[in-house]
Amino acid sequence: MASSCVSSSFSPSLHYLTACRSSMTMVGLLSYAPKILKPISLTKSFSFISLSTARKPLRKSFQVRSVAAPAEAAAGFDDMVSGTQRKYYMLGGKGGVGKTSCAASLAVKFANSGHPTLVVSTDPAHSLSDSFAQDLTGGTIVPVEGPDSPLFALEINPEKAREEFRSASQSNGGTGIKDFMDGMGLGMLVDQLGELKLGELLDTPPPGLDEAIAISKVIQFLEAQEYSMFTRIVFDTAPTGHTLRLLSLPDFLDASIGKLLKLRQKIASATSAIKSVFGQEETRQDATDKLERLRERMVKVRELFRDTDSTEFVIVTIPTVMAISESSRLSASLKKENVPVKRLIVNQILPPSASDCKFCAMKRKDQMRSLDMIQNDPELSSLTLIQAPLVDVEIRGVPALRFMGDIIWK
Ligand SMILES: Nc1ncnc2c1ncn2[C@@H]1O[C@H](COP(=O)(O)OP(=O)(O)OP(=O)(O)O)[C@@H](O)[C@H]1O
Repeated sequence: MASSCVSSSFSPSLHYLTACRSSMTMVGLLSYAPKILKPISLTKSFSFISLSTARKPLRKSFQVRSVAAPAEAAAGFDDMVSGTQRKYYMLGGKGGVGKTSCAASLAVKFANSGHPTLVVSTDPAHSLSDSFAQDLTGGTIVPVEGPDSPLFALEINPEKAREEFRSASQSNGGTGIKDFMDGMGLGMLVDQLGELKLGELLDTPPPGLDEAIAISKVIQFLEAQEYSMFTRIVFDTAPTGHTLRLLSLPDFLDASIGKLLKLRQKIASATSAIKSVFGQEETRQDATDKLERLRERMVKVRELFRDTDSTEFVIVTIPTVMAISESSRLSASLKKENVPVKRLIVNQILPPSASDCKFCAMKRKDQMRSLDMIQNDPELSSLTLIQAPLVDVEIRGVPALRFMGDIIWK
């Protein structure tokens, strides 16, 4: 194997991937000078082609083969980019398949197309900073250097939130919890919990807190002035399980709030005479109104996740049996939740080659088998398939993301 492959080379201005010595066409990146990014087509003669001269032929070389005939083809990037009304894109899939790279490349492409864009990571193990090669940590919106239009990133920080939650819950009278939840836009929920003497239960973070924080951010996007400038919001979601919990949480909260409201009504009618004596009737009504408003917000979030005009969930996978099986289950769950899914990105496909070394030939066969699986999968075969090649270096930094975005989002 080693004898038939050329090992990677690297210099501050040039790097390219391990390539078969044969006629395999490889995709490379000439980068490291900001905004000077040149893909290389490595053929038998190892000729180098610049991005400006080779963009079109190069793109063609990525189209390995069409593996699925979409029943209802999703429109291309032109459609994704058109219009100034806000659109949300969520990218999700199995761990390590390239969700962050795809989400970040989409965000860069939107920003370079003139959309003020926000990319949000709801994955507790954030990698946006690594992907952009910039420090985007801190749990607040941070500008990303490089794109033509404003691009901001937000890594929702559940660890920090958990710490705040713990210390808040230890401060006196539970007001700390209220301040904390207020900060997340969920303060009125605590009013209710406090009154129902459930405050003690909040000593330890409840399951689903990560998702609750992410949802509260979505609520803020819907309402807050500070986010109103963004016309595209891209979510880099956590691996499958978390994502599904995130998507089903508004339903869960809506139902829970509904139960609280009913409970409150019962308590209210049973004790209304006493309460009116103590003059608390108005406060109670006020709290109920707040709870009702929170419920309405949750309904809005739920509707947003299911709104085909403003939201799309893009599944990212790689050509392996395990990743495709998980993508199929994810697609089924999303459909069950009525979340719009149209596109499937199959990332890290070996670029075409006239003849492979033994290792690459085996790998290619394996990948082709996996691609056939998609064609025969009832959940995935109807999605529009986007094939993205394995490139020779880690996708890091805005120039590399721009390069990747031009391949994927067409
Ligand atoms: N097409 C590609 N070619 C080469 N490397 C890639 C490609 N796509 C992603 N990578 C690399 O694979 C690694 C994982 O990618 P990424 O972080 O985007 O995956 P992820 O699905 O978000 O991972 P996690 O689930 O851990 O958040 C990164 O080092 C990234 O640069």
